[in-house]
Amino acid sequence: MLKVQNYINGNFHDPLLNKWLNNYCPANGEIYGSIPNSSKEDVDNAYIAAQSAFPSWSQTTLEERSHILIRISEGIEANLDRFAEMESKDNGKPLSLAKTIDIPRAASNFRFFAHAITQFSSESHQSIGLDAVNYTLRQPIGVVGCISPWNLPLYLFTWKIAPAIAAGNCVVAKPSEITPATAYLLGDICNEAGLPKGVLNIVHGLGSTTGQAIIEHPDIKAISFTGGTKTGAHIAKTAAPLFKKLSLELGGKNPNIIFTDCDYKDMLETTVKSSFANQGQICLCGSRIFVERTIYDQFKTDFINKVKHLKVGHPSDYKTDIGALVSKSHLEKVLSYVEIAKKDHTILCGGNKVTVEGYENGYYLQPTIIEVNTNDCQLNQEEIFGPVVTMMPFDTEDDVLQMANQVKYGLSATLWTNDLKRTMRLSNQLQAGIIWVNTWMLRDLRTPFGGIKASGVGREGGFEALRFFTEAKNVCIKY
Ligand SMILES: NC(=O)c1ccc[n+]([C@@H]2O[C@H](COP(=O)([O-])OP(=O)(O)OC[C@H]3O[C@@H](n4cnc5c(N)ncnc54)[C@H](O)[C@@H]3O)[C@@H](O)[C@H]2O)c1
Ligand SMILES: O=C/C=C/C=C(\O)C(=O)O
Repeated sequence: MLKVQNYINGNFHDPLLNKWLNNYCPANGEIYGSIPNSSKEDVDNAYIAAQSAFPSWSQTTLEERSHILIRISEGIEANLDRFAEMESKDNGKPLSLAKTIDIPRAASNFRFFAHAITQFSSESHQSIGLDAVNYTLRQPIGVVGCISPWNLPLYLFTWKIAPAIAAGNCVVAKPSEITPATAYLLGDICNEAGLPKGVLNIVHGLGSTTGQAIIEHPDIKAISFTGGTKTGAHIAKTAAPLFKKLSLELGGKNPNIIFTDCDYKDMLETTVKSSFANQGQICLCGSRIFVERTIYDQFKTDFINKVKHLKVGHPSDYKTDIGALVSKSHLEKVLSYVEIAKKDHTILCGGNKVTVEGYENGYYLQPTIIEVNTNDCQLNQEEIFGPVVTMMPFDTEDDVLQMANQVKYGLSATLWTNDLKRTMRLSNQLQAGIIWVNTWMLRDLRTPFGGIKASGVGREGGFEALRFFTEAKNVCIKY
């Protein structure tokens, strides 16, 4: 049994009120560990540790901070197998994915911000004719809160923590209560890397208890949150009267737009990934596929054919393409959309639970393709966040643009075409924070990352993240 503990002031602690949650393994449905359900008192202790560490950490040279972050990155890499096994067990994702994507990216997050902070600079303005010069300081905020979801656990947790501490802040962080294990392992790595006590504090627990205590804490002055749109709205409502700085990365219902003139083979292979990678549980998945009518039937046949060959299986089996969904309740939520499809649409492929031999109580679902005939339907308007995509044909660029934008979300969009002018037109007009053309999930960590509309507020990545985690202070000197 894995007993996860809070990491506060460089030490591991049980929750003060001794309240615990069960940790389930999605691959077999069994309880395999316990997680603190931390209270306000635990969050207060984490805050006190962070606040005490702040004066010294915020004055630590950039070179020293950078060295420590690189050592954390190396520590994650040195323990790649252990981290990957834990991530896969906790989340249900294929071990191969955890090993090649999640954990390497967590290490890259620390390495990237170790370098980025040494290149971060602020502005100065010469006020010509006024005999003055203005320069802008970029000061760390103090103690900040980082709250992350279950789908890419260590990947998204470190995507927040690394820039926060690189910029000189101290952190109170909460990973998802559904996938806490790799965040727990990170504590030891931070100690070994020489991160001073209290710079990073990790409290585990439910959103409604532990998370709520973080967002309500009067002295935690910024919250970086990734998760569902409903939770994001609640956080915004709570944080606004406390005047906290907020970064919200929320849900998506991203269009994948396929034109006849695309590189077909490349498009087909990538579309299988953008539909079903990580069991479709990536906020950037292209869950609404729009195909130009001239190649619709061909695409439908080829796509179904490829998807039928995906292997649903135990996450540790290297032949597995699709692992288990993260939890029983999430599987039930995804299945409720399949029920809607049975009544109102055509299921082209999948739609059933899968029994994996030896792991009969695991949360497995076939990759599912649903044909819809309107973009107005529930399946095209609500985020399903599972291995379920819809597809429908379109006739003109204007039609598809209208459908792509006719949704409350605006996170990403993927475009498959070789027509340059069309690419430019659509990239300008698509309502999304991220546009991929002839690719998907190609990430350069320097680029702004985030959504518009109900997909969030603010941007992560590169200097955007360092700007978020600092306050600009302008100094005007008359000479
Ligand atoms: N835009 C992005 O970059 C991005 C990335 C990954 C996931 N997501 C979204 O996340 C969702 C799936 O993740 P989830 O189910 O874990 O989301 P969630 O909103 O339920 O939970 C996310 C985190 O918020 C915490 N939380 C819940 N209630 C809280 C509260 N009242 N106060 C403070 N914290 C609270 C949870 O404990 C968890 O740590 C999907 O909607 C997905 O699209 C978005
Ligand atoms: O599920 C959401 C995926 C988010 C990805 C990133 O934040 C990233 O790649 O930086």
